[in-house]
Amino acid sequence: MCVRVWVGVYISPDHAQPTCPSPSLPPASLSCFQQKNEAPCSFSVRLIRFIFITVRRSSISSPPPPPPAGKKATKGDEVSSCLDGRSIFLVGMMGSGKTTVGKILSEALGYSFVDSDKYVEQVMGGASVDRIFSQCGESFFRDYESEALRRLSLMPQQVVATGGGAVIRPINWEYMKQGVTVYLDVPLDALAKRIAAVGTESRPLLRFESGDAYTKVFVGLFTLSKKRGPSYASADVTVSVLDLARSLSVEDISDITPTAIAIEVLVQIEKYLRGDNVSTRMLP
Ligand SMILES: Nc1ncnc2c1ncn2[C@@H]1O[C@H](COP(=O)(O)OP(=O)(O)O)[C@@H](O)[C@H]1O
Ligand SMILES: O=C(O)C1=C[C@@H](OP(=O)(O)O)[C@@H](O)[C@H](O)C1
Repeated sequence: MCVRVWVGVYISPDHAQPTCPSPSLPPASLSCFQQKNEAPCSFSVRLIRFIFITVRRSSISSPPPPPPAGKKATKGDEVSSCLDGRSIFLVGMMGSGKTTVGKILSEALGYSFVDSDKYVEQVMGGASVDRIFSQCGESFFRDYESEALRRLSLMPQQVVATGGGAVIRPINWEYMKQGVTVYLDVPLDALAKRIAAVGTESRPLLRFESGDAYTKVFVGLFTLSKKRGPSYASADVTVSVLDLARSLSVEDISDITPTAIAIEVLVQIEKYLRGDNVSTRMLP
């Protein structure tokens, strides 16, 4: 059964050309690889290895070790003990820094870091998000993104950088709310500058035919943000980079480093966990 379901979507890492399964294929077919005694196949071996490494890095159910005698506990240590193993799910628009800030956070907390896009790519045998979109379509990608989040929600002590569109499916919130959800709120202008600088290679929803790079990206982000704004607001914690800049008296938000944002995320998570939930969003 496992082999039959997956034969259509297995992609050799050399070619990574997805052959999309029929639309009637239930997305939950990914779970067939969790069955015991499945027939060996190269895909399942890769998937199991990936999950094994992720779980091992998570050092399940062991609380973070106390700092060595004489060493002061860091903010990361403090928040880690308040979290009691709960994972962090970072949400936000493309380019908001979920990956960059997420890696810093994971180190501070002693958590493992997982990028949900990379997880889907791994499950798809190495095909890029871009290729999955172009050959199988967005809804196919969304099904696998949901399955990835379901699985990741079962694992403790992770910082998960989600894809920007993960917030649009209500079921994904049920998965992400197993941990603490954090929205990185960054002005569209800054996002467009960042993405135009690195290109839209891995962001198929921002690729348009005409216009300069910045304008194309800005218009794409603007349209998406109109649809997604209310969904991002469902996060447990919001960290507004604009408000952080104001509170630090920094004029240009591009001067706010990923490390400064990661520290602010820790501060806001701690407030949230203590029931003193005030985001960095300030009154006008
Ligand atoms: N605070 C920041 N200041 C400047 N550039 C940033 C900042 N955070 C992220 N970037 C840059 O923006 C780009 C997108 O960041 P990334 O972490 O990949 O975003 P996401 O995972 O949310 O799509 C990267 O090139 C990254 O180096
Ligand atoms: O906003 C979106 O719909 C998407 C964001 C991307 O992730 P990043 O937010 O990490 O760029 C990736 O999941 C895909 O291109 C779709």
